[in-house]
Amino acid sequence: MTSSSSPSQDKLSSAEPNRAESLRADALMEEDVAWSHEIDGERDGDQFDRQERAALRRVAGLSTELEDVTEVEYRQLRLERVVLVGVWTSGTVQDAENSLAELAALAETAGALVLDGVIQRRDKPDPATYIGSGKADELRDIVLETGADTVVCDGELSPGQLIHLEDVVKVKVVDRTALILDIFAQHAKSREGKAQVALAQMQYMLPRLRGWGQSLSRQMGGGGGGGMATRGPGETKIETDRRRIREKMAKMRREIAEMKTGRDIKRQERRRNKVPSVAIAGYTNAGKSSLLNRLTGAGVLVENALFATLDPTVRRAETPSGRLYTLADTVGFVRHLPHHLVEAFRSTMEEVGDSDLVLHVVDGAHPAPEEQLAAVREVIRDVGATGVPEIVVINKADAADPLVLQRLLRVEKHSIAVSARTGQGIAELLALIDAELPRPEVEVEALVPYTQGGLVSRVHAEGEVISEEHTPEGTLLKARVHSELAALLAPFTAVTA
Ligand SMILES: Nc1nc2c(ncn2[C@@H]2O[C@H](COP(=O)(O)OP(=O)(O)OP(=O)(O)O)[C@@H](O)[C@H]2O)c(=O)[nH]1
Ligand SMILES: [Mg+2]
Repeated sequence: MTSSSSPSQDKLSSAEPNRAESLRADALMEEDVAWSHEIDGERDGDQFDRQERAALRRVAGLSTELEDVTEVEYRQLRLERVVLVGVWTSGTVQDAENSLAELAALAETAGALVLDGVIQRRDKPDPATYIGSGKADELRDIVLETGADTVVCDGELSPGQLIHLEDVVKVKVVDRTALILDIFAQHAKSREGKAQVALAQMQYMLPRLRGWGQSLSRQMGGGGGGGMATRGPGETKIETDRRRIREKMAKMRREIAEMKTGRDIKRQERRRNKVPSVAIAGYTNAGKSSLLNRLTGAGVLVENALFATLDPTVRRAETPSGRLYTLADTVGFVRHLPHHLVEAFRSTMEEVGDSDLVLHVVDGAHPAPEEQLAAVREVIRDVGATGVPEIVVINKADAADPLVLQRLLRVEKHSIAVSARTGQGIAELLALIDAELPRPEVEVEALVPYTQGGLVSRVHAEGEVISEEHTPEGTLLKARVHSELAALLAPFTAVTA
């Protein structure tokens, strides 16, 4: 399934026509009800400043509207004009604004143009419309004012909340989960990655079939249509659709299982060859791919976009002392990674759990690096990939506040500050990797005949050479090697410790 024909893609790209005129009267009539509901909800909200609760707070500086008209026109061919909305339930205003700024980055990564962003302070999202229904009407005004065609909510909404909010704002509403799924669909390159995303999209869509019935039935050539009250196909049609999707999901799961077997075999081969493995993990946009490039010279896609990397990339690398290891780039983490995707990308995370060392990259120039560290560790725990030694690599040292760097270096015991961009700290990091990689366990002394040159090279690449001497009979090697190599050297071994 390609991203353009996937269900969530369809949802994201099929604009709902504005039916503002005919429905304006309804919206006005509902206003009284909406406000009384709002006041009702306020009784338990002592902890919140009334004024803050009453107002939709505009988050400044989120608009990414471009100055260059030609570029705007180009982007609008496939992009959406979006307004972001978040419900701020706890934490400081700074936390809330960071969260919306991240949503803006996600929306841009998905290819949208962010026009505006608002947050509402509430103790919990409104069960019917996510933001309070009075606020939903204000949101409708912002949508009209800015000419937006989509509202993106900073959370996972229930199918009912999506429908109800859509009915008020009269443009399509998508949630954070759908947005991330959409980005993953656009970025996945490998067959396995694409299949995993498609599966996650179907899983997300299944309970939302009714709300999305209209576009689905159109896609399937059915009638559907009609007003909002009659949106979607009848029960029977939904049932058939559900069954078809379930069948497709089952097929997809089988295919993914087969692909996974292939990858597991490759990984086992690497293990058998005793090449130590290092995994680069970290929050999205932390600079993982840049670091991989810096450490190995590999040409991996680096982009100032979230989730630029969606398929695990494994490269060969060499320590300063000449030992070989593999270095794997991984998918970026994000807070509230949709549950379906954690499942789908478990295999990628396995790369982390199976490695000998994790380089946990964090963006030192980000406003909340500690939160990013915590979010990543939570996912690592979730997938049971704990117990691997970790070096915290504080990246973007060139752009970070020195005080923040100091704080992070102090709190994170095993950490190092680097800049993948300028190369600062990279030599130290390479030395640290060398020191942390598991040491080969057997010490050997062997006189290897010159006819066995390949064996000497392997000792250099896979083991640690303590001393080397060229004698008339061959190369006299003293080295630490893994057991398999020790066995190959046995015929030439003089002493084994
Ligand atoms: N100033 C500065 N920017 C950096 C540094 N390292 C990376 N960047 C920038 O940060 C952005 C993200 O870099 P990537 O390497 O794509 O990040 P990533 O962690 O692989 O991101 P995803 O694959 O999207 O999760 C790019 O714009 C990089 O140019 C650094 O040391 N300093
Ligand atoms: Mg990357």
